[in-house]
Amino acid sequence: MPDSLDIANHSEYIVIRQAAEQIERAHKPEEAITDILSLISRQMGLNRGRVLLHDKSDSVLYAAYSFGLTDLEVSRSRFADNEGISGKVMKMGSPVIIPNIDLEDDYLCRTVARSTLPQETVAFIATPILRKGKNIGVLAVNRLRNRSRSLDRDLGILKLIALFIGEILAVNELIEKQTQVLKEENEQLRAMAVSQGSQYGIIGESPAVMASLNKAARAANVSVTVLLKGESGTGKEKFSRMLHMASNRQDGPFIAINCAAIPLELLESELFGHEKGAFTGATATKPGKIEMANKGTLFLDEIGDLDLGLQAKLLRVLEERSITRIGSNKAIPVDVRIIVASHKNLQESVNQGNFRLDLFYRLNVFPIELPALRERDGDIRLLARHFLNQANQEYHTNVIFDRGALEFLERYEWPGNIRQLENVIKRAVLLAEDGQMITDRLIQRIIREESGIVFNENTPPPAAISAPEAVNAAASRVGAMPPLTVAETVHYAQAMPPTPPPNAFNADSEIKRNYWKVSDSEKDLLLQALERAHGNKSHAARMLNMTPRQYNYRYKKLGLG
Ligand SMILES: Nc1ncnc2c1ncn2[C@@H]1O[C@H](COP(=O)(O)OP(=O)(O)OP(=O)(O)O)[C@@H](O)[C@H]1O
Repeated sequence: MPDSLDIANHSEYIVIRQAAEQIERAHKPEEAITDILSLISRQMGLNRGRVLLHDKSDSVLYAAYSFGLTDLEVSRSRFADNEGISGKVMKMGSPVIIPNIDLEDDYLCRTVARSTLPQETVAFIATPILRKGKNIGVLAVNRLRNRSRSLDRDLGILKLIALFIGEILAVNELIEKQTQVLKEENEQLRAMAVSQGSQYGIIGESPAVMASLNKAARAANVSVTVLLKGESGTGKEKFSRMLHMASNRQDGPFIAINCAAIPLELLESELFGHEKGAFTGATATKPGKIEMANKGTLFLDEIGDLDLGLQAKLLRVLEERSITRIGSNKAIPVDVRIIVASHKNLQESVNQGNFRLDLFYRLNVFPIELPALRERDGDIRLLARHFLNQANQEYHTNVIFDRGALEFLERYEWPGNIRQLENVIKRAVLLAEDGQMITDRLIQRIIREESGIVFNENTPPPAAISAPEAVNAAASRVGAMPPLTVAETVHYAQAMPPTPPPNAFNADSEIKRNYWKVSDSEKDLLLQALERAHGNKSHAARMLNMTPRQYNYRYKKLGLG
């Protein structure tokens, strides 16, 4: 009868299509699977469907999902492997059709009492739920034996349904795993939030950081001069802002200036200001940064690079609490809290005659050591997740780390400290494969690619300088310029000549011109960022932690525009 066959096919088609649609609801397996079981009952008369899975002990099968069973029936539906038909299907991994349950000794009638079932001949079909060749459960149904469709045909459909259910269970397991990772992340973030520095954006719970935070907390509200010591990228500026924000000067200005970044001839005027006509080009009177920081905090980064003449002038400010603008005789009183930072050992600079002893004493009243990232046990994970969240928000992405990535991040030495970690993670978010997952391979690739320098014959071998030394030396030259990108950090780290040229500020461009060329990966990076920024270069620059000017410079230098 071709007609009835067509109708049968049509209902099968509906069942298969609607069951397949349920895979989309794998995040709600209860609803998805129950709907499928309800569907095969309504459309095909395959009743009392149940999905049996192993319980936690892995030894007992239980009805994890069912349709048309009472609670009591569900609770009775428990089988050891090899027990009853369901147990056998689980054990053997192959389907079973029982055409008449009344004639089958192995059919236990445990779940549904025989008296509850119809008087007519009742059949039972059970098929394994396979996943990657492994048997993870059993799909079982009852039906009346005498129906238009053969039992074999129903088994064929049930096998397909079991595949879908297997898929739903697998996807759900993956979702649960990821949710677990996110839960762990949240827990860590929560712990971080309660930690002391978090209110000022300082992430870290390692004993080393806690020690620095405790010291900073003690210094915050007394206007004592603080000396922050630490390698480049360890958070000296971040701590100085915290000291300001946690003090009663928080409503006053916070002015930061990097003594290594400004050419000597400009630095004096930057710090002390000038009167109109004080020198060529001084077309108007301009207050200096110290004056501008009145009632607030002045942060002098890389103080070790301050020239001896300016050291004397700074000492006077500290002693007399007043400044005199260039071209003026008038002392202007200032009420400024001074925080200084240096990656250099100032004591050594004093011994070498490069730093005034009296100024050193004035500045070294309350030193705080900021640990390098490699000394911050456990903090890398927290920081990495923090930067990942930041980047996800900034780029509107939803990228996560896999376990390997976090493990790699923790093992790596991070010569460029937190800044380098931050840059690597931001790049990783932009480059995440399939836009979702950061793997250890990707992190390694980014770090490796960033160091893809083409050396010329003048370049000293990389081993000649240790990376941290060179990074610090480079950072002291770059100073308050926008943060070094990873590429820059590594370029500098490997390409710095052993003896710094006399004019450090100009030496930067000299070094760039003579010692390194940009690698191809950087081209990709600029282009990828531009694509993500829909052609907006300023936005692309921000993504890469560059200024628009830097971005344009590199863009042109790489022959991209
Ligand atoms: N504990 C921290 N938690 C979160 N972010 C941090 C932390 N420490 C540093 N950072 C971030 O790392 C980057 C580098 O920090 P910062 O500029 O304060 O370092 P620095 O020691 O002043 O570096 P440099 O000496 O090279 O100027 C910044 O983006 C900063 O926000």
